[in-house]
Amino acid sequence: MCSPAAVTRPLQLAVHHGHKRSMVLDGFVSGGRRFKSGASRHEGQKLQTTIETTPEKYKTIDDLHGPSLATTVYWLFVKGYADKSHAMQVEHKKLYGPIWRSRFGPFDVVNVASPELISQVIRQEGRYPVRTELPHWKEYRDMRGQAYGLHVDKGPQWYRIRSVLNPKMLKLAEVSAYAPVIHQVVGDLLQRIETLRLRSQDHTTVPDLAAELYKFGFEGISSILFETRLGCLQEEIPKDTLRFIAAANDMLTLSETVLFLPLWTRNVLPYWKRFIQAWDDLVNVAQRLIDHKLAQMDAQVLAGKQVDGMYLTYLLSCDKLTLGEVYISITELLLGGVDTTSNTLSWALYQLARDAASQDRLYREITSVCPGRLQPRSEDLSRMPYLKAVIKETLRMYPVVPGNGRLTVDNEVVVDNYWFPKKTQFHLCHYAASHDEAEFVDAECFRPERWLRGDPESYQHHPYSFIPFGVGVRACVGKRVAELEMYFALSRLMQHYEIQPEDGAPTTEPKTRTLLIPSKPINLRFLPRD
Ligand code: HEM
Repeated sequence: MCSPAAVTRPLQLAVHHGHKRSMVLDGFVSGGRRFKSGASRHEGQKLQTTIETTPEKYKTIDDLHGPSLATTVYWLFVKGYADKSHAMQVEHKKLYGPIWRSRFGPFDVVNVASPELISQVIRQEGRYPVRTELPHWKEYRDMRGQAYGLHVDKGPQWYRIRSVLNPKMLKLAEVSAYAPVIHQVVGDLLQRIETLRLRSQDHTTVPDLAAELYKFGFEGISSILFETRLGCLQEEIPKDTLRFIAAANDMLTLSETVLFLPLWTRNVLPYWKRFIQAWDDLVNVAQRLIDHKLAQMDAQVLAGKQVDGMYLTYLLSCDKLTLGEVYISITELLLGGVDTTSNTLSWALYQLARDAASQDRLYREITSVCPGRLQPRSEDLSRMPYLKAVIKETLRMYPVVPGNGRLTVDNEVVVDNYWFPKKTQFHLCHYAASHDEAEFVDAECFRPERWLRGDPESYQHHPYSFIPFGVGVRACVGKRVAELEMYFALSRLMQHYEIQPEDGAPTTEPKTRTLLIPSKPINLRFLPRD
C-alpha cells in the first residue's frame, strides 16, 4: 500500500553483494562499496592509477549465471514476459543477482541492474560510447546511399554530428527560444482536450489520452525541428502528416521484428519490405519539409533579408553538416522525441488523477507562480520544484526507456570483478534500478516529495539509480526540449482542469514495446476549474 506515513523509513544502505575490492574505473574510485547516505556517496574520488590486476585474476563472462535460451523462451512465451521485459529485469535480478548473462539466438547480453554496476559500465564507456549495433538501419542507409547519422555512425564521425546537434538542443538558454512555439502547440492540445471532453457522453471523459498526447508529442517536436506546423492536433489531420505519423510508428515497431528474423524470411514475410517502406516514407516527408525551408531561406537571402529561424535554420546554415546529414539527423531527432515525451506525460496525468493530494499541491504551486492562468515562462520553472518533482517521479516509476545499452568497442572492461572483452553488449537495467527498494523506499508508490530538497520525505539515492535520459556524452540530446514540453503541457493542463480517473477504473500496468507504454487505454475525466 502506498500510504504517506511509510515514506519516512530511512534508506537502508547495505554493502553491495559481497564485492569488497575497490576498483579504479576511468579515473574514479568505484568499488563494491555502497556510499553512505549524503553528498559523499555521489563524489567519485579521482585517482591516478589504473586497473592493477591482470585479466587472469578476474572471472569471465562464462562464469556469469543467467537464463539459457530455453529458459528465456519459457519466460517470454510461457510466463508471458514478452511484452513485460521491464518486469523481467526485476525478476531476473532477484534470481541471479545484479549482474547476469542472457543468451537468445544471436544475442549475448550482460545485464547490469544495480546503480553501482551501471555506473561501472558507464565510467568505462570511452570517448565515443556505442549503445548497440543497428545493422538493419545501416543496411537501409547503404541501400539508399544515405548519410549514416547519430545511430549508425561511430567514433569521431558520431561525435562530429553530435557536437553540431548539441548546442541548440542542450543549452538551457538556447532551448528557451522554443518556448513560444511549444506554448502554441500546448494551446492546440488544450483545445483538443476541450473538444474531446465535450464530445463525450458525460462531457468530461477524454478516452485514450495517450493517443492524443502522441499527436501532441509529434506536433511539438516537429514544430521545433521543421519550423512548421503539421496539424497533428487538428480534427482533420492532413494526409501527408498521417503518412508521416504512420511511418514513424511502423519503423519503430518493425525495427525490433526485422532484427530478430533470419535473413531468409525477408522474401517470405512482409516485415522487411514494410520496414524499408516506413523508412522511405519517413525520410521523404522529412526531406520535403527541409527542402521547403531551404527554399525559403534562399529566397530571404536573395531578397537581402536576414535569415532567421530556429533549429532547422541553424543546422542548414551552420555549414557543419552535409544536407544528407541534416535530413537524417532531423529524422532521428523526431523519432527520439515523440513517444518518449508523450508517454511520460500520459503516466504523469494517470498518476496525478489517482492522487488528489499531489495534484492539489501541484495546482497550488502553479497558481502561486503563474496566477490567473498566466502562461509559465522558462524562467518561472525554477520556482516550480514540485512540477519538476512530478516529472522526475513519473520517469522513476515509468522510465520510458526502461533499458539502455552499451557495447564495449575500444577497450576491455572490468565490471564487478568480471573481465569482459571488446564487443561485449551490456544491458543497463534502468527500470530495475529505479524500482529498487534499497534506493527508493516504497518504490512502487508515486511520491513526488522524495525529489524535493529539504522536504521531510526527501532522501539521497545513488545517482545511477535514476538516469532516465542516460548520462555522459551519449546521453539524450533532447532532454531539455522534452522537459520544457512536459513542464508547459502539464502546468497548463493543471491550470484548466482537475483530472480524475473514470469511476471504478482499474489500474493500468505498463508494457514494454521497446519503450514503456500503458498496456491499455488511459481514459481520464477533465473537470474545468473555475
Ligand atoms: C521523456 C523524454 C525522453 C526520454 C526519457 C529520453 C531518453 C533517452 C535515453 C535513455 C537515451 C539514450 C541515452 C544513452 O545512451 O545514454 C536517449 C537518446 C536519444 N534521445 Fe532521448 N529521451 C527523451 C526525449 C527526447 C527528445 C524530445 C528528443 C529529440 C529532440 C530525443 C532524442 C534522442 C536522440 C537523438 C538520442 C540518441 C543520442 C545519441 O545516440 O547520441 N529524446 N533518449
